Amino acid sequence: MKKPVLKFDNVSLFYKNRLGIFGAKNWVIKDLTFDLLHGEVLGVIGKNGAGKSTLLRLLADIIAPNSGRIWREENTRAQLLTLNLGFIQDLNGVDNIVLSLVSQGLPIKHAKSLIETVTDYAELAHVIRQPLRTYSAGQKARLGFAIALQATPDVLLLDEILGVGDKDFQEKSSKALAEVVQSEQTVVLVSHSSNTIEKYCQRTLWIEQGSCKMLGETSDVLDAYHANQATAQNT
Ligand SMILES: Nc1ncnc2c1ncn2[C@@H]1O[C@H](COP(=O)(O)OP(=O)(O)OP(=O)(O)O)[C@@H](O)[C@H]1O
Repeated sequence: MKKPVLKFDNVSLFYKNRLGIFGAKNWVIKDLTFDLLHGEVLGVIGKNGAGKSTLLRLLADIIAPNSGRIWREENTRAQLLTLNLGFIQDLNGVDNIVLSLVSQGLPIKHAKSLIETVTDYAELAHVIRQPLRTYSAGQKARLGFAIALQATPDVLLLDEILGVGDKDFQEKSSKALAEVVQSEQTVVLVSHSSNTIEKYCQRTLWIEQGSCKMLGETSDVLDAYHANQATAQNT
C-alpha cells in the first residue's frame, strides 16, 4: 500500500470578484478531500473553469486555502509546470534556468552546471542569451519542461503541458514523461485529453465546480465522465 505524500482535508478556496470587504466570494474549490500517494501519477479532469489549475496552485503551495487543511510530508517540494510559467520576461534564458532551479531548492553551483543540459534538451541554444519576452509560447514551454526534468521535485505538477511545441518536441516530451512515470516520481497531470490521462495515470480525480465528482481507477472515472458528457449533450 502506497503512503500519502500530500493530503487535502476538506479544502475550500474562494476568489473575490471585487477587492475589499464588499467583494462577493466565488468558491472555486469546495470541500475537497483526497490523498496523493507516493509514486503515483494522478490525473485531473473536468470542464473549463472546474478548478483544475487552482487545485495545482494549491498543491504547489502558491496559494493557501481559505478553509480546510493541506498536509505535506516533511520537506516535500512540489513544482508546477504550466504554459504560464513564472519566468522573468526581461531576463535571458540562462538566467531564468538558474533562477528556476535555485527556486526549486538546488544549490546555485549545481543549477549553473545544468545550464547546458537544459538548453540542449530544450533545443534553444540559438536563443538562450535572448530575453524571455522574445520567445514563442512553444519555446517557453520547452524551456519549462526541460527545467522541470532537471529540478526533480518530489511532486511534479503538469498543467496541460504535453501538447505543446512542434511534433518532434511533443514526441520527445511524451517519451520523457513515460520515463518519469516509470521512475516512481509522483506526478499530478491535468489534461483535457482522455488519451493522455488513460496512457499515464493510474488514478484520476474528476472535478466539477470545485468539488470531487469522482476519484478512482482511471478507466472507471473516464467512462463515467464520458457518459456524463454524452447525457449533457443530449439534454
Ligand atoms: N486569480 C483569479 N481571480 C479570480 N478568479 C479566478 C482566478 N483564477 C481562476 N479564477 C476562477 O476560478 C475558476 C476555476 O479556474 P481554473 O483556472 O482553476 O479552472 P480550470 O479547471 O483549470 O479551467 P480550464 O480547463 O479552462 O483551464 C474559474 O471560474 C476562474 O474564472
